[in-house]
This record gives sequence, C-alpha cells and structure tokens, in this order.
Amino acid sequence: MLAADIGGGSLLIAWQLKGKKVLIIGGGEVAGQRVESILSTDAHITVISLFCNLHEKTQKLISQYPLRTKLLDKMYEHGADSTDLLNYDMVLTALDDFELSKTICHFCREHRIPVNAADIPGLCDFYFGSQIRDGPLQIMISTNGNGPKLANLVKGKIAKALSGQEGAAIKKVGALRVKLRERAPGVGGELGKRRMSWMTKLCKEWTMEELGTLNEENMQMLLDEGWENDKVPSAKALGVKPLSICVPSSNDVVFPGFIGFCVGIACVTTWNWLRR
Ligand SMILES: C[C@@]1(CC(=O)O)C2=NC(=C\c3[nH]c(c(CCC(=O)O)c3CC(=O)O)Cc3[nH]c(c(CC(=O)O)c3CCC(=O)O)/C=C3\N/C(=C\2)[C@@H](CCC(=O)O)[C@]3(C)CC(=O)O)/[C@H]1CCC(=O)O
Ligand SMILES: NC(=O)c1ccc[n+]([C@@H]2O[C@H](COP(=O)([O-])OP(=O)(O)OC[C@H]3O[C@@H](n4cnc5c(N)ncnc54)[C@H](O)[C@@H]3O)[C@@H](O)[C@H]2O)c1
Repeated sequence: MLAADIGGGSLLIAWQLKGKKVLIIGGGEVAGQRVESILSTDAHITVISLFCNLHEKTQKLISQYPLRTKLLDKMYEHGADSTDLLNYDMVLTALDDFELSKTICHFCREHRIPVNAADIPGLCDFYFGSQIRDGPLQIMISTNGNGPKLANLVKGKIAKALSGQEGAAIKKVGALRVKLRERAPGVGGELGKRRMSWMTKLCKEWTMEELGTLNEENMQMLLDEGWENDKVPSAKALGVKPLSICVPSSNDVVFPGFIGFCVGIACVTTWNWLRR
C-alpha cells in the first residue's frame, strides 16, 4: 500500500485501564453497556445518576460489583461538579441531554481527559465498537462511525467463524510464555529472537485445541524437551490429547449417529411389516 493511501481511520488499541478511574454520567441502558465494557478492564467506575433513574442492568452491575463501582446518587450539574471531572482518567456520557454532553465533552477536551459521548461522534475522542470476548481474546469491530448496526452484523459472522477454543488456547500460551521467560530471561538480543521463533513455531504447528489442553505437566515437558533442545515436539509426542469438542462437526461424530438412526428406522419398519 502506498503511504498516500493511509488515513481516514482510527487507532485500534487495547487501552489498559486497570486501577484507573472512569466516570460514566447517566444511568440508562447505554450507561449499563458502558459499565459492562469497562468492568472487563478492572478499572474503578463511578456512575453519576439518580438511583431511581438507573436502568435495571446498570443497577444490577453496580450491586454485583460493589468494590469496583460507585454510584453518586444525584444529577450531574456542570459548574458545581465539573472540577470533579479532573479526578478521572476517562469520562463517558450516556445522557439524553445533548447540550450537557457537549459541555462536558468540551470541558474534558480542554483538560485533556479522553471522552466519549454515546452516539455523538463529533464529540468523541474515541468510539466504542462491537465486541467479541473469550477470556483474553478481544475482538473489536469498528466501522469508524459509518454503520454501527453493520459492526454488530459483522460480529455475528466473525463469531460463527470461531471454534470457541481460542480463548483457552491463548490463556495457556500466555502461561507458557511466562514460564519460558523465567527460564530464558532478558529483553531483546539473540535469546529474545530464539524465544520468539520457538513460540511462533509452536503456535503454528499445534492446533488451538491442542494448545488449550496444555497443563502444568506437559508445559514443563514442552520446555524441557522442546525449548532446551531447540525443537518443537508434536502434541502427540508429548501425549497431549485435545478434549473432544461438543459440536458434532466431524464425520466421526455425525455419521455413526446417522447410520444408527437409519438402522433403527429399518428395524422398526421390518418388525411392523413382519407382524402384519
Ligand atoms: C458498536 C456499538 C458499541 C456500543 O455503543 O457499545 C455502537 N453503536 C452500537 C449500536 C447502535 N447504535 C445505533 C444503532 C441503530 C442503527 C444504526 O444507526 O446503525 C445501533 C444498532 C443497534 O442498536 O442494534 C445508533 C447510532 N450510533 C451512533 C449514532 C450517531 C451517528 O452515527 O451519528 C447513531 C444514530 C442515531 C440516529 O440515527 O439518531 C454512533 C456511534 N455508535 C457507536 C458504537 C460508535 C461507532 C461505532 C462504529 O461505527 O463501529 C459511535 C460513533 C459513537 C459511540 O457511541 O461510541 C453498538 C453495537 C454493539 C453491538 O451490538 O455489538
Ligand atoms: N450507542 C448505542 O448503542 C445507543 C443506543 C441507543 C441510544 N443511544 C443514545 O445514547 C444516549 C443514552 O441512551 P440511553 O438509552 O441510555 O438513554 P436513557 O434515556 O435511557 O438514559 C439517559 C439517562 O441520562 C440521565 N440523565 C440526564 N441528565 C442527567 C444528569 N444531568 N445527570 C445524571 N444523569 C442524567 C437520565 O436520567 C437517564 O437516566 C442517548 O442520547 C441515545 O440517543 C445510544
């Protein structure tokens, strides 16, 4: 792609909010979706809304996660409450009041606090996207403001293409990488290159299902016999057997079942015919 073709998009990043403070102003349905999204980041969430205006979902999440969420049971008033915004690392408005959203967004911009106003793209520093989450696997689909419903539909297509094993595999690979770094510590250099090429080879040669089945014992074997000898043994060689998947996607599962069904029908028909 030519450099001249690059542009018109937004930066897709995995923003680390752990331990940071996020303010959500409003307590309706959209605020509930925002609380849910932010909870997955381990940030501390404050919601400003009258308790009686809280959407059922928002109320439920706040009572379910009392250590990570706090409700300020009041209406936000710009002027009286605006300096409080300075205490936050991120501000989200989910209000049915466009003028108030606009005022809050301008204040945040002035003070360099990242801000999103639900459904008001012109005021946002960043947009939310359609999400797929499976443990550490996080997929965001963004149409960059062009068609949120299409983002939701593309999400459905992507979800169908996943096997459901990816999250577990990624978790195990994460644990293995930690063990490998303990065994071969350091940043960069020849060792870093070797570590990366070994991990890359393992991820390419093993299936998601095989990686997802790794346990303490065979991780140890993989490092002792594989890493130490500069090779990647097959899952079979290490005795790693993926658990059978529930979805009957292979002929092994579907075909015997189908044959059994046909034989059953044939037996009943023959029996009825003989009786007659
Ligand atoms: C992805 C998702 C995430 C989330 O909000 O968490 C999200 N909107 C979702 C759904 C949705 N929103 C709307 C519809 C009705 C159908 C339609 O209009 O298409 C549906 C569909 C539905 O409800 O099923 C209405 C709408 N949305 C915006 C405007 C204003 C405008 O476009 O000017 C209007 C028109 C208001 C009007 O016409 O009056 C603006 C934004 N909405 C965004 C995110 C950001 C851009 C994301 C992107 O482009 O990818 C952005 C820019 C700002 C932001 O809010 O961050 C979530 C799907 C979650 C999921 O199901 O997976
Ligand atoms: N992104 C999306 O998917 C999506 C979908 C639907 C609607 N929206 C838009 O997002 C916004 C919020 O949607 P919603 O469905 O949550 O609306 P909602 O009407 O259910 O909730 C808005 C809440 O803001 C509260 N509020 C208003 N002024 C306040 C103040 N000063 N202090 C504290 N709380 C205050 C209201 O009491 C209400 O509870 C609307 O502008 C809506 O058009 C976005």
